Amino acid sequence: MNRQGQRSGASAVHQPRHYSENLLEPSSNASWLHSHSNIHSSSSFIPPLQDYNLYGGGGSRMYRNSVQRSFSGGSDYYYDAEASALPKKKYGEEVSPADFSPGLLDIHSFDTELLPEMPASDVSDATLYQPTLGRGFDDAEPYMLSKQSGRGRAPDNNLMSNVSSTDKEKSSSVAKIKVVVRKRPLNKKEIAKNEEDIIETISNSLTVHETKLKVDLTQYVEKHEFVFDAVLNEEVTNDEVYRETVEPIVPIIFQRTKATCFAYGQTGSGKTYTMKPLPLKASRDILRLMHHTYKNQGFQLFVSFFEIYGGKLFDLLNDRKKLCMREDGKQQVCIVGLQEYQVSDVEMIKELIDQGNATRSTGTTGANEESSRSHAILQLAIKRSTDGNGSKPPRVAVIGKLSFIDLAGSERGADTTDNDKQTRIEGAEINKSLLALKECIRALDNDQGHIPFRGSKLTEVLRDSFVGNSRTVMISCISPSSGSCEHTLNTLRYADRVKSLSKGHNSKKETISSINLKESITIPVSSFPASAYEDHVADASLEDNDVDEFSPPEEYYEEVKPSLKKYGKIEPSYGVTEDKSKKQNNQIKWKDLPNVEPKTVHSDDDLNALLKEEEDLVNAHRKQVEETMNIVREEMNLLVEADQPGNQLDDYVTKLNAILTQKAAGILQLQTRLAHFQKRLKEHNVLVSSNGY
Ligand SMILES: Nc1ncnc2c1ncn2[C@@H]1O[C@H](COP(=O)(O)OP(=O)(O)OP(=O)(O)O)[C@@H](O)[C@H]1O
Repeated sequence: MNRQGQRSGASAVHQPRHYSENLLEPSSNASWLHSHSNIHSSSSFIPPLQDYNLYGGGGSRMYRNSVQRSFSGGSDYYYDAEASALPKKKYGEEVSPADFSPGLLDIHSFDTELLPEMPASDVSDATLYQPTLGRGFDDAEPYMLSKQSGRGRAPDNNLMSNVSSTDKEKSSSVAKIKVVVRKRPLNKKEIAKNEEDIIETISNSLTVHETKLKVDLTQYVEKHEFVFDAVLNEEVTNDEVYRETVEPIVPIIFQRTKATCFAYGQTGSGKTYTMKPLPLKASRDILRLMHHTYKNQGFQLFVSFFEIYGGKLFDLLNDRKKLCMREDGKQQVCIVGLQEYQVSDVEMIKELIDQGNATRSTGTTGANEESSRSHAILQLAIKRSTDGNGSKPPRVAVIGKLSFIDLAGSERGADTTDNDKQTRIEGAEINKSLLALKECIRALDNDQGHIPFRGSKLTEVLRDSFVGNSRTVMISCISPSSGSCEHTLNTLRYADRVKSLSKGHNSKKETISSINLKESITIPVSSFPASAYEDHVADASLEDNDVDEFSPPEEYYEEVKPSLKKYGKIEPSYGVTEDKSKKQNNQIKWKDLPNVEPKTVHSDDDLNALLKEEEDLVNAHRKQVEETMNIVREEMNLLVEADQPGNQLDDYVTKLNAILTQKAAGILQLQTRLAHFQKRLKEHNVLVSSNGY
């Protein structure tokens, strides 16, 4: 049953599910640009005709010329004597040293002499549309990128024609941190395993319907609700993902901004699928800006692509050559030996990205298994050159940078208990880097002076993305299937914490509620009608008062699970509040239990029944203890993962104590029951002996 479709029918984005060919194909980790479905007409190296029109006559010629240019075309001017050795001829005969960077990428080389400082907020209004501080733009025609308007927006060819002051205002307010969640469709395997779609999306919120078992083995559903800047469901295309995430930040990287877009999520959740089209689409827009708005301004685009695997750096555009990271005297990070390619058209970028992806997969045995253990980082750097004069040599300075990170599978961080030593080390490294990344984002959003970039290799190499004027877009990729529920919740909690790190963002709400379902474990939740997941069902389910007199009250069995909340607030979750009165009724019943007169016992059958009850009781007792231990373990993992400072720790421990206390109370109740049974047993024995058996 397509629960998703039914639940979300009201929303425009919730169409009946369909599965892309791509998803149904087994090849999961093809190179980023392999699938033509990911390269929409707008991302093709030949821009659509209407795009030419948008530039006007002169603009279109200009753009056509640039597209036709080869690697060396127009790059002589940027020749750098220190250029590194030529890459292989695979990029064509036109390859020349002039197109490559020195091989030592100074990712901090911002030259303040080149451009006057411009606040990011002025980007659209003051700089993209008008001449800036005497640097008149040749084109009067503005370049307007669509804003963060989300799904169902106008096609690309409308983007630049609908410039309005409102658009400009919106474009100028690009959030410092944007957290977006993307849900992929169920895949073939999951469908074959009858796994359910447990993610419900409505607008920018989503709900995870987690099926859980009570101690008495009945199932109930716990709902976890999250709110993000945007939630993209399985119907959303890669084009729309681009528009929602990266497109708004492209113009501001011309304004001394470093932007980072990363995908986070478990293996197979769609990180690569989501990330692979983005650099190409962004390059296309960057080149448009360079050839139109910033025509003749001396801007150049450079591409580099490397991966971090087991804490080591490898150049994906240079046969996976091992790279070295160095800090210079000014504490600026340099990646020694990293090849950086100057590009002037989309086709070149496509080739480079293809090559990098191919190197990434073949260099790591080609298995998805391996790629999910590395972070792949593709950087687009915008540089600008100045003419030298008598005293000063010509210089090329980095103006802005856009980094795309396809992170290692988040669950890999948990591989720290694996038997294989290498796996354990990798897991620890991944864990460290994911935590460090979150910490850096937090620090930069709070404008903290100290950014803990040294926390991991990943954050060290991204150091320049965490200083100065920066933007971060996080795309959390999730699988919809019930089998991935735990990983999905972990991903969403990570994303939630990143979001809650934002000052003034109080949108975070992971609310948890439980819907008690009366059906026993033998009836799968999947067989319930969709309405079974609606809140009102909880009431209905509790109408039934036909509860065994020895059944503990509902509340007693209700799982209490704390969740780490922002600002140290941890709220245990109980059942739906409106059920309380009914639970109390049950509780009264339970409290009355010891007064229940024992039935007269006359046979061994009765004795056996009593013993069976006792055995069940002991089992329930044991389960309670196991459950408690699981909660403690799970929450300790969360704590480690959250790596929150001490202010949260106390609160957390208090909450944990409360849970343990409650569990202890439950155990006490069980002991009371046990005593009751023992009393009955004794009476039985007395009865038996007095009857002379
Ligand atoms: N939104 C989507 N629509 C259709 N297919 C998707 C979507 N997201 C992912 N897929 C498919 O799911 C499979 C796994 O995706 P992908 O390789 O991107 O996962 P991943 O998170 O990068 O995994 P890993 O961490 O192992 O590299 C691929 O076959 C991909 O085509």
